[in-house]
Amino acid sequence: MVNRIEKVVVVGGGSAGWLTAATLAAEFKSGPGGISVTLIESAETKSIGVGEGTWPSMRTTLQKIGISETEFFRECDASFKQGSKFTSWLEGGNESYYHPFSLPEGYQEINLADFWAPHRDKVSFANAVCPQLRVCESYKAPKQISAPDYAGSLNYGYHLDAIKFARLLRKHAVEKLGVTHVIDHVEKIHSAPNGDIASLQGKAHGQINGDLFIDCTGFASLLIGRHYSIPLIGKKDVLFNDRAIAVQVPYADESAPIASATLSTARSAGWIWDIGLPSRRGTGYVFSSKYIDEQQAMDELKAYVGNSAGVPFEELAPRTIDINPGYRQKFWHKNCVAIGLSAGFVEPLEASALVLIELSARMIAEQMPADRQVMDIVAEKFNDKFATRWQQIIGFLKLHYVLSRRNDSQYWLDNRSDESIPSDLAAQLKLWRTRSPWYCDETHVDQMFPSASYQYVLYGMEYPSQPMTARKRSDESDQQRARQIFASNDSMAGKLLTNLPTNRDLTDQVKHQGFGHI
Ligand SMILES: Cc1cc2nc3c(=O)[nH]c(=O)nc-3n(C[C@H](O)[C@H](O)[C@H](O)COP(=O)(O)OP(=O)(O)OC[C@H]3O[C@@H](n4cnc5c(N)ncnc54)[C@H](O)[C@@H]3O)c2cc1C
Repeated sequence: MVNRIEKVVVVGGGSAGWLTAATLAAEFKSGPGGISVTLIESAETKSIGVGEGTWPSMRTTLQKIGISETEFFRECDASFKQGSKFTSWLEGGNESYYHPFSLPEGYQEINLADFWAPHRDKVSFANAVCPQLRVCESYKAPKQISAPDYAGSLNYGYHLDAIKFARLLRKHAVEKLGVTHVIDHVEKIHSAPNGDIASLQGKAHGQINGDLFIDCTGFASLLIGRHYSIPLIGKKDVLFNDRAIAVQVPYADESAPIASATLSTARSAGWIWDIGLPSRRGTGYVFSSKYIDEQQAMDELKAYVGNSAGVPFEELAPRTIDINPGYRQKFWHKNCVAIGLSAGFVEPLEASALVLIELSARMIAEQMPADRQVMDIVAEKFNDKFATRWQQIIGFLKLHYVLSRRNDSQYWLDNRSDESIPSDLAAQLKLWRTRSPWYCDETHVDQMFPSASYQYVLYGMEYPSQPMTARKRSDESDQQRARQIFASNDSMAGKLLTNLPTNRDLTDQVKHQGFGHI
């Protein structure tokens, strides 16, 4: 008998659960011959409620699910994110650099890093190759109100309220996509003779059967962790941060500018995130408890937040979250796939968790096994792909620490110790001393970070790659092309600064008017 996959059961109603349920339900017809999607969430266990920075990929995800950008802005207290700004990472002073979402101009045509290098003392890399830094510094949005949904003059993602986001996804998934929503606490898992999950036992609703179970239970990791005991591959020896203190900070007044990038400010044993939404800022300190205790971390966060909000820090109800950095040895085991925090988590530098959820849900939607017999083949591909993705993310995050010259605490010194640096990152760094990374170095079609991202971080952190131009024959025409791009980029930045509204103005305007209307 062929066991067709007809019923998917998602456990967990945080961002992972609802993004997955909506992605699958948007892809498949429910009813005879189709695939039904049921989501069970516990009323007893709250979702984590942080995770407020997205990648540009979220635009495609929302579009595929069928949510309009206007509705998204209205419901999620969202603003535009165009990258990250890193302050105090290099020396511990006020120095800063950007990792913008837009690629350098003419990216696949010419490696601008080589032509920028001789001018590195006069202009930063990001500023020379892309207009987005100046747009962000002026608190501008990446598009105008007349632009259609999900289209912009520059590449962008979002800052959003995680609780409101899950609420919007739930409403849309249930009302528009036919997802069955069950509020129940799963307390038991029943196994089939082959070791698959046969059904889940809820406290109130009894048994819920399914063909494929998706574990979106957050750090509880109910199915993949507790039931199947798939171990976590710990990464604390590479990425030291294991705790976060999160606070929501009100603006001093409701017309205060909204930052167009996530602000990431390095501190003695970690870094502070600062995410501007229309109604508040979400901030927090991610740190290593090996180097400072919670009170010291609280004091550093308090000093950062200051009294700018006019509300004493203690009244902001800071919340502590423990992090066990790492990812599962397998994400898909038997008829169970883990997505979101249950699959793993490393610190939120570069906000790579939501995008992994989007990619996981999309791969399941695209490669949904027709029946149980082929499921293990798909599972193996899934596991290989996502293990590689986790390794790429960990290497890229570590890069930010390895390049620091901070000497003010043991935390920063230890972050540069050889034994904490993954060997492939150490090898790449050696190579990048002799030449800049470029797009033709990318070994995977679906690399998590384009080589441009490595360039932005390397040169933002003053890494001394040798330019290849001095050794190349046909240098003059390339020199000319590079000069042209630098000049046109400069004039483009001027035009964008004149024409684009601010992040605050556009997020206000969209609430009344909606995108795509003149
Ligand atoms: C400090 C911090 C900052 C972060 N910042 C970012 C960021 O900027 N960008 C980004 O992309 N990501 C970020 N993340 C990650 C992001 O928050 C998560 O990836 C995302 O919210 C998904 O969480 P989740 O849905 O997996 O888990 P949760 O939100 O914890 O949801 C778990 C769900 O499982 C349910 N559940 C648990 N047990 C049971 C049970 N027995 N029965 C039924 N239901 C159950 C709960 O009720 C809940 O609905 C951050 C994380 C942290 C810790």
